[in-house]
Amino acid sequence: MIKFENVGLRYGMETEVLRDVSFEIPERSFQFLTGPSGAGKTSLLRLLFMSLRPTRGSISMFGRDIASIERHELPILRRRIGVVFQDFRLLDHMTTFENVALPLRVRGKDEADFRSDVSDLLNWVGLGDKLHALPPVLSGGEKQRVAIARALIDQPEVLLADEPTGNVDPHMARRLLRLFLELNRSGTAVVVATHDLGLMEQVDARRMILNNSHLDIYG
Ligand SMILES: Nc1ncnc2c1ncn2[C@@H]1O[C@H](COP(=O)(O)OP(=O)(O)OP(=O)(O)O)[C@@H](O)[C@H]1O
Repeated sequence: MIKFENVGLRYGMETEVLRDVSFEIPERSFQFLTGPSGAGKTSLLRLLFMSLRPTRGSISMFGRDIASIERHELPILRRRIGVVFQDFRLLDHMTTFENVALPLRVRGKDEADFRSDVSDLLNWVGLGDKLHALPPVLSGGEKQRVAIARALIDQPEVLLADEPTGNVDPHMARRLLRLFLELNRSGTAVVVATHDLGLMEQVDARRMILNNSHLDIYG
């Protein structure tokens, strides 16, 4: 479904952050992406979300070479991908409920059909009492859970999550991991970037490890 071949990425004139990175993300697969701070995990996720272009090599997403994808096609392709970035990217003038419902609204779904799904998911991530809160009054961990709920609500084909448990306690981290596993079981390919060894030890999943610009894959 996704294929990287000899991908290199550099910012400006710096040395390459990623060098000769090749891998595939099969449909319905689950993998962790890990490596030391600054190794390039976020950069790799941004390549997967097509918000960065590689400086060399080729990337194919959903069977399309991304070099041939035109700018106006990107939003349509990105709708197939759920993302949780470290800066959350919530809309501050919309409530928690509205932020999570946004991907469904964009698809033209009827609020009556999704109201209970949005509330149930927010309940599951422990935000049942914050449905009408605006993001600026939420804590970092709460914002992170809103961002996760928004990424999951529409059952994307791929979920990209950057340190999704970075701001929550271990109990909530396990709960969120269960949510990712359930989503994966229902057909979504999941990539979770994390430093959290404890989290990775809970699942026997493929590990993509970035180090010194190179990617090694185990499992
Ligand atoms: N926009 C940018 N311009 C220049 N350099 C950048 C840019 N974004 C990232 N970098 C550099 O690329 C390298 C990889 O950064 P990246 O954020 O991808 O790493 P990471 O593995 O996600 O780190 P962390 O675990 O600390 O979040 C770092 O050296 C960083 O300074």
